[in-house]
Amino acid sequence: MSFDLRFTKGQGTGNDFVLFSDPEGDTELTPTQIAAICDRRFGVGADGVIRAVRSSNLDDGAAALAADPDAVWFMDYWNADGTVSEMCGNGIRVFTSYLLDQGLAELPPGESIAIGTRAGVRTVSRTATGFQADLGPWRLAGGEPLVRAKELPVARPGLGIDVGNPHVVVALADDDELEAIDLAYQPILDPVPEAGANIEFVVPAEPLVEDGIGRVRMRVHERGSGETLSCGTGAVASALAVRHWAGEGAPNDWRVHVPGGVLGVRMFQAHDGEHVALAGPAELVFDGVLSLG
Ligand SMILES: N[C@@H](CCC[C@H](N)C(=O)O)C(=O)O
Repeated sequence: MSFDLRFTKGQGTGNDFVLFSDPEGDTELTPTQIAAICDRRFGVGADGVIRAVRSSNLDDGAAALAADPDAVWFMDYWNADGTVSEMCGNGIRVFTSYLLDQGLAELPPGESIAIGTRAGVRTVSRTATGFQADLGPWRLAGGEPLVRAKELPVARPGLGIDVGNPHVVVALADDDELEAIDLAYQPILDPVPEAGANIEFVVPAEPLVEDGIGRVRMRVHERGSGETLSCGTGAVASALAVRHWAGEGAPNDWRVHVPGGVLGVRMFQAHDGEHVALAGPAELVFDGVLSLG
């Protein structure tokens, strides 16, 4: 049976998504349909698909509502290959913008909105130029897998970091090395983490800190989507890794430069340990209707 899917295309620092609203949770797309929508030649083209579904109408939403009854909406996130992810840092800002645009939620200045995700409930507030998401507590994932990438002369150790979804961050020598790696090819991790990982290649700026703000450049190969222009959770993992390597005295405020723009990362103490927040733009680009069958 074929049906029409009304969607909105959105992006945050060039990480782009197809968003659609399914309050009742009765539009279950298959991984094949997701991959077809994300195809840049035969479909709309996107790094991922995001469904806005009421938490009460989704199995994964029950935990979100139990943690915070205000988490009425759930960000149901798929990568471009049709696999699901726990979290998307750029996606949650674009998702918030979409909820507001569709009249599904309100966000008065100075307030925040609770969003259900597979990584737990996350809160989003407005900034002068976009949105800021509190991505909650983070942790070192343990282990330092070796990372090989095309055009990287030797394998480098990566640092595993979990910010709700898995990341491995690799430090490169300089900008030339960062430009040279070919992320059209999947980098290889040894050992391979059970759930896979998003892999960030970073070059700390020189000087590392300017006006109290740490600076880093990053390129990413996303699990399930390949190279993207930006990855919000990847930016957060990169700032955490570089701060870790820099040691005591490193700042808690960071600017992460990605091919699609600049993201702000801030670490701060909360009641349940250190949290990390991500700030950046979110733009809704166009609306459309897809005929799926
Ligand atoms: N681009 C996102 C992350 C999307 C999910 C990721 N590919 C995964 O599989 O964990 C971001 O902005 O964080």
